[in-house]
Amino acid sequence: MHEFLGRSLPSSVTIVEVGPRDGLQNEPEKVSTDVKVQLIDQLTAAGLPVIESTSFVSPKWVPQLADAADVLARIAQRPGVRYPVLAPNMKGFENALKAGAREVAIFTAASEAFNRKNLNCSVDESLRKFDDVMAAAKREGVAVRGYVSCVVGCPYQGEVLPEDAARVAGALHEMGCYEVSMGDTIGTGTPASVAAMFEACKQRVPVERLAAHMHDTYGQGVANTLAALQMGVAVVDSSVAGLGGCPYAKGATGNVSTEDVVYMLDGFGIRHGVDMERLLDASEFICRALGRRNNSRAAEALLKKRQARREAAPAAA
Ligand SMILES: CC(C)(COP(=O)([O-])OP(=O)([O-])OC[C@H]1O[C@@H](n2cnc3c(N)ncnc32)[C@H](O)[C@@H]1OP(=O)([O-])[O-])[C@@H](O)C(=O)NCCC(=O)NCCSC(=O)C[C@@](C)(O)CC(=O)[O-]
Repeated sequence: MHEFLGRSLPSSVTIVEVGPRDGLQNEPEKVSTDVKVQLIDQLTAAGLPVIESTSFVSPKWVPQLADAADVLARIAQRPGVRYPVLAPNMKGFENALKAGAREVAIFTAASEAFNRKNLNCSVDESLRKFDDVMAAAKREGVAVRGYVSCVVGCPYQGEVLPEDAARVAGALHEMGCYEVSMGDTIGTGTPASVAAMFEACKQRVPVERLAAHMHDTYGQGVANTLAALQMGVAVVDSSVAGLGGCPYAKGATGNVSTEDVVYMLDGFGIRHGVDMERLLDASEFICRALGRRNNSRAAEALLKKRQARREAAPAAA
């Protein structure tokens, strides 16, 4: 345990890299399967312990990830690293299983309005639909993670009460999800609202089964992640280069970046197992491939330093 301003922080944190899935699902231009595979392989090389790789959802709803089976078949899976995929219904689960997935994630929301846009059904209906997936996953020995979206704010209904987020987190935990990731989908949360939400969730789900999934739309991603750590959460979702945005939450930007999270954890001396230099390779690669600016402040600064070192090297030799 680490101490910070009188609060304990976990001494080690598991980073769940969601860039290849959450990060790419909303890219306007088609991203090739080659690029997705190279990105995941570079993230593996950087030491990420969990890499959410793709989604087995309707290609009509999320066309960008229609190549899910190809991606899973082609990545170089390293023993000990987990490569979960989204699978919100039986069709998705069966396709994921056929493609070799050993871990899936189901997702619902704390907001009715958002869930209807995202899953075309109410929150309770989505929870009922997950029963079949949970039963099949148990039979097949597949681990299931749960997500709750819009845990503090919703693009359609506004503020979300901590109790509403906690009720849905509790339901996912009770049905057998080994971990429930709490998503600030539109990034409107602040450390105060995120802490209140986790406080409510801890009444229903053991804190070691909770994860933080913060988006950075309002620049609060790192602060909100720290608030989660202060509440005892030791699993953090993030995306390389801050890629991302949800197709059903207009204007929402990417997740808190993995580089910013790693930089913060290093500052506390919290263990995470990620090699920053190799992470920067992945970050630079994906920004070049997509032709977009890096959304990670830490990556931008560190890549500039790296470039300066490279330029200085021949002169020094
Ligand atoms: C769940 C459905 C399919 C319901 O959509 P629906 O239209 O109600 O589904 P349906 O059961 O009526 O089926 C409609 C068609 O989709 C097909 N279909 C049905 N299921 C699948 C499947 N799994 N894979 C492939 N195809 C599928 C099905 O076979 C049928 O095909 P048709 O007969 O028309 O040719 C749809 O709403 C959907 O795919 N939604 C995906 C939404 C999504 O992926 N959102 C982004 C991920 S969540 C997120 O980003 C938030 C998170 C996790 O990051 C946390 C946070 O930040 O908050």
